[in-house]
Amino acid sequence: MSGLVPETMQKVAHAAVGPRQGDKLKDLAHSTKDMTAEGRLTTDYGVKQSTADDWLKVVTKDQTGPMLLEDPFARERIMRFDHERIPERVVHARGSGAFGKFKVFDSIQDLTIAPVLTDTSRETPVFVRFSTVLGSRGSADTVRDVRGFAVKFYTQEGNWDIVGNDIPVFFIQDAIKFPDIIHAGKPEPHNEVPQAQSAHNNFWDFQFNHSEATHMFMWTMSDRGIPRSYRMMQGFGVNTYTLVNAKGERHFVKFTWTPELGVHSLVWDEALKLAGQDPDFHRKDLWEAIASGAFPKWKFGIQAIPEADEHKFDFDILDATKVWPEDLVPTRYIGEMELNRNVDEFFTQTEQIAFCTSHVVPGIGFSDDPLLVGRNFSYFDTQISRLGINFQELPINRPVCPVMNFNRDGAMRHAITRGTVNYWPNRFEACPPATHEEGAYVEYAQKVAGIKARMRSNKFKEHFSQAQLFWNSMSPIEKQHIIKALSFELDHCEDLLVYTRMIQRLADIDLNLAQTVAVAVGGESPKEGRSNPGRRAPALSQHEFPGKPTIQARRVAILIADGYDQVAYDAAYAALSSAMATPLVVGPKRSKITAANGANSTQPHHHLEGLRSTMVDALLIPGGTQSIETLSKNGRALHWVREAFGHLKVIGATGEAIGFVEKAISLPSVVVSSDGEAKDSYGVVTVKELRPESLKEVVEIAKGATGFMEKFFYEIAQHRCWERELAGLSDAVAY
Ligand code: HEM
Repeated sequence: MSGLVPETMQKVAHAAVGPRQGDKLKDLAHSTKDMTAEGRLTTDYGVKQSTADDWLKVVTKDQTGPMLLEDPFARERIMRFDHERIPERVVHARGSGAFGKFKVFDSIQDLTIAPVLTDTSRETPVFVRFSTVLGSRGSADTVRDVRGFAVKFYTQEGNWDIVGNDIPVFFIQDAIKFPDIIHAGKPEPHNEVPQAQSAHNNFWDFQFNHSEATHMFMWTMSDRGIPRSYRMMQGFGVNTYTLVNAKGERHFVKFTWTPELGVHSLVWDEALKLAGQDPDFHRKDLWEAIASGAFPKWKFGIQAIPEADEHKFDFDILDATKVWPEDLVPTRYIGEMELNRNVDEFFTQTEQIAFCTSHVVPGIGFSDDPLLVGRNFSYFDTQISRLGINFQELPINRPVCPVMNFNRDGAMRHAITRGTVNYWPNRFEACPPATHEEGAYVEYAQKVAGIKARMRSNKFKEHFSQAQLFWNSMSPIEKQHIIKALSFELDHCEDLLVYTRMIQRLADIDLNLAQTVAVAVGGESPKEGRSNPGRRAPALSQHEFPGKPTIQARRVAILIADGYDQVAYDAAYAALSSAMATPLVVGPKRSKITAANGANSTQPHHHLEGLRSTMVDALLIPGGTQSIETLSKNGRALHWVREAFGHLKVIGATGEAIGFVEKAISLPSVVVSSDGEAKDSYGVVTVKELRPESLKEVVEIAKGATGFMEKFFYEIAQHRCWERELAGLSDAVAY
């Protein structure tokens, strides 16, 4: 990926957002300082330092003698450095985050008293951290894994955290199993291999031994496990929470985020290559989009079930391995979140943010979901070892509303609380508890009856119906991807027992699925499978969320060499820029490239080795006899086209470039233009002779458009050309 957007641009984008009442950024300003040329280098205790380069030593012009331990400046620098690292998160160690705002547009006063969800005039600052689960802090972004989607709302009633994932269900039902699923998924204990992968014996051994994980592993094997961008993922609170309204009525709820840009994924070969070619792919994508003003947005949805209906479903609504199908419980979209500011410093913001599912505000509560209750304990506990007992005082974590209580002391305590008492009740009545009217959190008076036992209730014992529901709801292309993903993963398990048992398990979902994977992986093919009643829930397919048709913040490479067609190049560059896409000019070299007319030239952003086709969303090749001759003789250039074709990306070509594309892919079924009429064949968009209407700067994205640029933009907005894969064309090209 190219360099990050310059700081100046970021400032422009930030200025556009402007200051807001109650903004978390204002609160952070107290703890933020700028590096300037006016400031002088000092020690941590404030004394100016004369040099940062030389340790105090016994030295002459000709002789270097011993270094002196007496040098306090040098000692401070080294010792301070020695202790720079803190433990990485025990899970979700790799992540990146941003600031933004949340606004509710459809008050749910009928369900809750929480103003963050009822006051439509309110804008609540948020910080969101996206992450992978299994890899360590330095692992690659594009691995197959669940993505974390954690949102901290800095509400005026205190912090509320929704600590969710991009997948609506979880592997386990009971929090006591969390250490097991994580140990099994992380690198194996004897040799710490593999990093950030589920493709190994232990992960799949766990899956077989826990039939409750069947639904979730189908999600991770689907395209949801390899998102194109954090900006193009749904987010789910996963667990069942509760809302309580002014009448004291309680509803069970699930929370959902749906991205404006739609839900889109990488293809697997691309994800594998990116892990090496650009391990920060997702991190940079989010940063660049926000810095350039293409702020990602999500609609916030809730599914609500009245308390009285808790037992009306054939699954337990407290079981985190189950979704609430939308035909039974529709999603009501009530708010919107926008991310509009990058962090100023990664460590003090993205790394030190501490999410806890136990952070809820009045009107929002927990349920008896046995995963959630364990989580409520675990997050607070882990922050104590990761950040220390005073983690809530860190600037990124402190609430924007007043905090006052009798919690005291502990390592790195910051707040100085005046007064002679630190207990309640006290003779001064200092810091009394709040009443309900004053906004105190009052627990819902839930009636509880039962016996103490280590067991699960009956509905928790059914583990396959929703795995089947998910499989049945996939589009044909999504099914193909799941088959390929399972075939890849099980191929990486050398233990015969692991992969043969897993193939048997797949027959609990679908016999044909199990048999197809068995052929690929080499296991025994099952003869019988569990019966599948064929129920579907369309909203489980990510193709149900195409998003708004836009090419904003998409990266489009323009491939040129000396002698390129200036007119086609200029038109494409101008149109892409005005649509807020990112045109990236790529040539065989990064030094100046001269146009066919000899008068114009351009300096490419990258050369063909530096940027790879994996790092862009689409590819455009303007004509120009000499340029195309050069590119046609360049193996890397040919590979660029083949790889983009294999990864189902849109390829645009004008004039002589059409012959180059034909040579690269050599597939007669891809039809190209031979005159002034633009052709779109399996996402290869061509026009032989450019007409004036194709040179428009502002291009409308609409289906059925006739112009070259319109067709090209329309295809980019679709993300990938699935027809190409369905027709077997991408498999026919070596890439
Ligand atoms: C519904 C299932 C779960 C979801 C959606 C989920 C989600 C997440 C997310 C998004 C993070 C990263 C937060 C960040 O960005 O800082 C995280 C971290 C973590 N999760 Fe979970 N998790 C789940 C289950 C569990 C369970 C069952 C436990 C333990 C009983 C657990 C323990 C942890 C811990 C210890 C961390 C590290 C927190 C930190 O150091 O900041 N999670 N989880």
